[in-house]
Order: sequence, then C-alpha cells, then structure tokens
Amino acid sequence: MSTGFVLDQLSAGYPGRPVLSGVSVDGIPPGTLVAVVGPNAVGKSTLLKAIAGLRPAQGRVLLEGTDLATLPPRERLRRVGYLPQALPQSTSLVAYETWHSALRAGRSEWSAARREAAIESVVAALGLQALALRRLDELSGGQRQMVGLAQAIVRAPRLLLLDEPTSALDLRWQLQVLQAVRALVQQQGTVGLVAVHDLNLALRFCQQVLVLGGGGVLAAGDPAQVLTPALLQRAYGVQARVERCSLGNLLVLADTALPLDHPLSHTTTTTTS
Ligand SMILES: Nc1ncnc2c1ncn2[C@@H]1O[C@H](COP(=O)(O)OP(=O)(O)OP(=O)(O)O)[C@@H](O)[C@H]1O
Repeated sequence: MSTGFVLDQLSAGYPGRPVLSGVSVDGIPPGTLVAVVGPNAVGKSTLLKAIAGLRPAQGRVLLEGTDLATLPPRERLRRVGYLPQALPQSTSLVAYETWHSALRAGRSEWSAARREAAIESVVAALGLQALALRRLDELSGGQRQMVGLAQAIVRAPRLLLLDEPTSALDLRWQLQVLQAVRALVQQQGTVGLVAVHDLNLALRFCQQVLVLGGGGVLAAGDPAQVLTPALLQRAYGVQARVERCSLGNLLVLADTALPLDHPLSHTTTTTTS
C-alpha cells in the first residue's frame, strides 16, 4: 500500500479559462509540509481547490494509495482539511461552536470526549485560548483567520490544504501558526500543502516547495535547493539574492522588479490549455 500524496497529470481551471495543465507531483511522504508558491494568478488557489474536490479537474489525486475522486463526499471531507483564502464568514457563533460544527460535519463518529480533546489540543497548539469564547463577528481579520485554521485542523485530516493561512497575521502569529502546523503535520503523519507568498516562511518551515508557473510546475523539491536567484527571476520577474543570515538560515532578499516585458519575467508567460 503506497503512502503519501501524489498528483498525476492534474488539470483544472474555469469555463473558458484553463489555469493548470498536467501538474504532476511525485510521492510526498507523510509528515511533509509543502509550500505552494508562485506569482499572483498563477493558480495556487485553483490547485488547492481542485485537490479538495471543490473545482472540477482532470487527472488523479492520490492520498495513501486512494484516488480521492473515488471517495464519497463525506469520506473525502473526513480525509481532507481545506482552509480557503477568504476569511471565515463573520457570524454570531463563538469560535468554540464553529470548531464543534467542523467536528460534527467531519468526525461524527468520534465520541463527545474525543471531540472535546481534539478541540483542546488544537487550541493549545495554536495558542487560541483567548479566542475560544469570542463571537466571530467581534474578532479582527487575523483572529478570524486563526479560528478558520483551527476548523481545518481539528478534524485531524490526512491531507491539509491551507490557502495563504498567514495572509492576515502579524509577524509573531505567522511564526506561531507555521510552527504549530509543521509540528502537527509531523506528529500526525499528515501531508500539508500551504500556499504562501512569503518565500522566507517557505524556506524556514517547509520541507518541500512547489513553484507554479506557466500553467504547470516550474520547479519542485527542497526549498533551499529550488529557490535560487535564477529560479526567482524566472518565476517572479525579480532580481533577488538568497543569503544566509547570522543564524545560518537562508533568506530571500528581493532587490529589483524587472520590467514586465523582460524576457525572463514570468509575466511574458501565458497559461497553457
Ligand atoms: N471563479 C473564477 N472564475 C474565472 N476565473 C477565475 C476564477 N477564480 C480565479 N480565476 C482565474 O484563475 C487564475 C488563477 O487564479 P488563482 O486564484 O488560482 O491564483 P493564485 O495563484 O491563487 O493567485 P493569488 O496569489 O493572487 O491569490 C487567475 O487568472 C484568475 O483570474
């Protein structure tokens, strides 16, 4: 029985607008956090939605040897946790109730005690104690983003898809959230795909990176090897350096935006059909 996560020739898009064509990813082992990166509109959200089963797609998504398209919707919901890019709706429910709803929908077989324990564990991991009894319509954008993240994680999915989970978070919470997500992924043997714009977060927290470009995969693998100045120029149309900081961590320093018509700029590339 094969383990981990495989994308086999996945194509997805919108009526009259193909976005991704033939995206393949070799077996990603359990316990791996993968950064999905690339310029605006390249298809990061489309990819995560297609994997989650929220957009029609051609090709196969295999998780632990199972083609997700063959699963009944309820079972797919159980195995796949998805955090959309949009912040959770502002409702009068308190955060704790939204986590319970997520468990009722995705883990109805769990006992009440197990559900309570799952919520407590995620609240502790993300540091959300102060938010548990707050109404969503009284929270800031960043606080709502963290509540939504807990909803995706609390069901202990085997595949976690997070679309820009740190976009509304301050510096401290970006670190706290990605540290917690990486630890959960490793402890639970989950595969996590996280769309991020901040390449330094990808370098710091993700074991693999998937760089999208031109309707497919531009590069994939160990972030420290993949995110080179040449790749950054090709993918984003920027001149950038990758240097080690005083702690020994690699950092991307983007220096110059190349002109839009620069021959190596991604902006000259169109998506394939
Ligand atoms: N509902 C939709 N209908 C038609 N086209 C769409 C729809 N949603 C997205 N698109 C188009 O699909 C392409 C990919 O969008 P997507 O949101 O996947 O990009 P992204 O890489 O996540 O971008 P960003 O970094 O800006 O969030 C874009 O050209 C976008 O305009």
